[in-house]
Amino acid sequence: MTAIIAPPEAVVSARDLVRRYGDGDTAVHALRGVSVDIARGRLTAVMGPSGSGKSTLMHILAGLDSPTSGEVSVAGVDIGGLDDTALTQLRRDHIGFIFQFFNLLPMLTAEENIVLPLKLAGSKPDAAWVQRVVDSVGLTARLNHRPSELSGGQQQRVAVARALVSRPSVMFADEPTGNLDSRTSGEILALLRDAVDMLGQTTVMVTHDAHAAAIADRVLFLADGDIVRDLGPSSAHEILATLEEVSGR
Ligand SMILES: Nc1ncnc2c1ncn2[C@@H]1O[C@H](COP(=O)(O)OP(=O)(O)OP(=O)(O)O)[C@@H](O)[C@H]1O
Repeated sequence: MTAIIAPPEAVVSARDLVRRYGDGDTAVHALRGVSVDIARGRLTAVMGPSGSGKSTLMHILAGLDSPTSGEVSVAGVDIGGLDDTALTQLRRDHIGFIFQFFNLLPMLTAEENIVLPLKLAGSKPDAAWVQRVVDSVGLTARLNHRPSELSGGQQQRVAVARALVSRPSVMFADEPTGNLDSRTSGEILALLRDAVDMLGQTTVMVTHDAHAAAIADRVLFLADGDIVRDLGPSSAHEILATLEEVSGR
């Protein structure tokens, strides 16, 4: 396999990603040859119509799924050559996740959920860093609550803190505001933006929401398994217009 020649500022690089589900006449081409570099310290949004390949791309970039062909490197490591153990370790050491439905463990307190990735990795939490992350997401007064005692927005704050606490090379957010009302969405988006600006946290966010994508430094548009537009910072209005344009292709 050829190693990816990635630009030095890229944390994640993909070359010629193809993902096909099934074979023959019924095969679905979820990705048709996507190449992309995700720059360090930036917030990249991924948009596109339903079924355009956003989740497939994110899962492959995050090492949760393998491409049919093509290469991915994360933090300088070509992940195609890794066995399951090495891949699990790479995800633990380099990747943070935020999901639409929070995915917190119900029997653990907010604080226990936040430090769980560090515990699983066998590393001792750096108390000052944990405190900084907890402060930055505004959870100090809620640390001893369990998820069922927290609002949706507070649960997502816990999930953001959990993703940030291990200082991942890249944080992937899959529809992070998809289950929140618009005010709470705004708070979570501000938090994600702060994580990029204050902590330098490289972030990739898949979203259907043009207001969410409007906080990004870059907005990628997928249509039918290809990146068809690649915009810099854009208003929600511009993003919606582009989405309509690519949806009509
Ligand atoms: N496990 C699977 N088996 C077969 N086809 C799949 C599978 N997962 C995804 N697909 C197909 O691949 C294509 C891309 O799906 P994907 O979930 O990546 O799109 P998406 O842009 O994330 O969609 P949405 O916005 O609705 O979440 C779709 O046609 C989908 O039906």
